[in-house]
Amino acid sequence: MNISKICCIGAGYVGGPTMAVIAQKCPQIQVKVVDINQARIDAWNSEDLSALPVYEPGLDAIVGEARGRNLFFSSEVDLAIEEADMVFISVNTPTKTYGEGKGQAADLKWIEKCARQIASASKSNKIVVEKSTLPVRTAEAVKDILDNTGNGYKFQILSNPEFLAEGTAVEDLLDPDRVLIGGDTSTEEGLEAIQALVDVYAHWVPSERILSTNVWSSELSKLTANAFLAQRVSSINSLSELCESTEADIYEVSRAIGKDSRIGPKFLQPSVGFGGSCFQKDILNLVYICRSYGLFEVADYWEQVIKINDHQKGRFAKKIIKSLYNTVSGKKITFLGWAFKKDTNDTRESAAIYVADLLLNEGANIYVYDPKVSEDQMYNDIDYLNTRTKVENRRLLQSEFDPYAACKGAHAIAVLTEWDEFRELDWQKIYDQMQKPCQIFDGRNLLDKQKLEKIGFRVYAIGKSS
Ligand SMILES: NC(=O)c1ccc[n+]([C@@H]2O[C@H](COP(=O)([O-])OP(=O)(O)OC[C@H]3O[C@@H](n4cnc5c(N)ncnc54)[C@H](O)[C@@H]3O)[C@@H](O)[C@H]2O)c1
Ligand SMILES: O=c1ccn([C@@H]2O[C@H](COP(=O)(O)OP(=O)(O)O[C@H]3O[C@H](CO)[C@@H](O)[C@H](O)[C@H]3O)[C@@H](O)[C@H]2O)c(=O)[nH]1
Repeated sequence: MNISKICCIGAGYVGGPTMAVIAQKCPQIQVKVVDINQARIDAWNSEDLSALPVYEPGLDAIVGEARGRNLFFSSEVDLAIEEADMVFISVNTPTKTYGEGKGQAADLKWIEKCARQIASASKSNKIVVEKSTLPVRTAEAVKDILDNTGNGYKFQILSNPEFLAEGTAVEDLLDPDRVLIGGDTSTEEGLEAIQALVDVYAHWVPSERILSTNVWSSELSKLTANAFLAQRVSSINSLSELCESTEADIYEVSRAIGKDSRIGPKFLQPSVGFGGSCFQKDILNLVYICRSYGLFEVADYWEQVIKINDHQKGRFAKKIIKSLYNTVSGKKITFLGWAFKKDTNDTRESAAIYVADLLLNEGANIYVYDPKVSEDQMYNDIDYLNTRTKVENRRLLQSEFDPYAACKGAHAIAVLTEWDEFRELDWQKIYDQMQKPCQIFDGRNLLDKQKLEKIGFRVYAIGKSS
């Protein structure tokens, strides 16, 4: 089956970059990315490529090359579905905030809406691809809706989870470790649909890296991969606390164990806690699924990864309070970084939000400098927690455009995101303009501790005894 038109529902952090790369690599395929959020679509269509709604290194060039040629962004969802041979669903699947499964299960209402819309807008048979991260067996529900609410056309459902990480999305998409395609391997139509998607990726991904499985394995592999990755971060973070009590150095431990080829060096970087829209949501979802099958021990095992992560964020905030003589009330504390990792403007579940909330509870005045995050976004994040009024949040927290202004007069600086530019700051100048004693809390082990101590700073770095 030859695919000539693709529609992707959802122009977010996954839909936008993924489709831009497919369009760049497959110039003969027309790719339309659609979204109900008109402002987002307008931003994707913006002439100024620095105003795209997703910041990812290298993405502007790819969009610049393909947009208007075979890559289009539009809010005409029905029309794009009708025209396409293959429809990707790449909408958000956040943790439920209400009802059964609140706080754990994935909220699938946007997925169901998409399935119903695909069914009603279709005027031919289609391949429907789950790109969103979904609980195992969601394809069953999607198929049920498509088969029972459609216009009599046939749908093949594939699971094709996305493994890109933000900040490196373009590299990950251009050179993926693997592409996973789950489908109905028991029928000819199912195998044909799998092959059609394999053929799209085969334009640039070597065939040995394109794996096909049954749908359920594919859906579950995505949750499993994120659970394993997050578990490594929680494992190293849990031991960072032990290092601080024993004079072991978490970096030396991490390097030593990472050299074991069975363990490997990646994802052993201690931090103030993992953030991002995926790890916590996907593990909570895994925990919920396990409990719903009565697998309580398995659920408890994975839940511990989240508990350690919450503990890590909390103990970082407590360390700041304790070091500032047990009170931060009315004190200026500077945050360097608000994004959940460097090279992205995404702040979802960023550790900075939770650390800020704990310090604001104690009456701290927080000034934030982040090179890519707007003040509005910071207020959205902190207001969302509903801990205090919006007025209070605006009184206690502000963003600064300049890192030196953010640090001037501060009692302490906390590094929350590992932006490279923080290393290059003039730390002597910052020292001269701060309250003494000058304290730095490096939640990313980004800065040169010895150099800073030589200037006169007191430096706390995760997993290193001071
Ligand atoms: N962000 C990541 O790095 C990442 C990586 C891999 C997988 N995922 C998964 O991919 C999915 C999407 O994540 P994201 O970060 O791109 O989310 P996002 O919130 O950035 O984007 C989702 C978009 O879908 C749109 N949308 C929702 N319902 C719609 C509908 N009925 N019709 C049209 N548009 C609709 C929203 O307006 C939004 O713009 C999630 O399941 C997520 O878990 C995310
Ligand atoms: O050694 C490490 C590695 C990561 N992190 C933190 O973990 C979080 C997540 O980082 P990362 O995984 O690089 O970014 P994401 O964009 O959240 O990507 C994850 O989540 C995506 C969404 O499902 C998946 O597609 C990716 O494969 C998976 O890496 C960030 O806060 C990082 O700072 C650490 O603290 N230490």
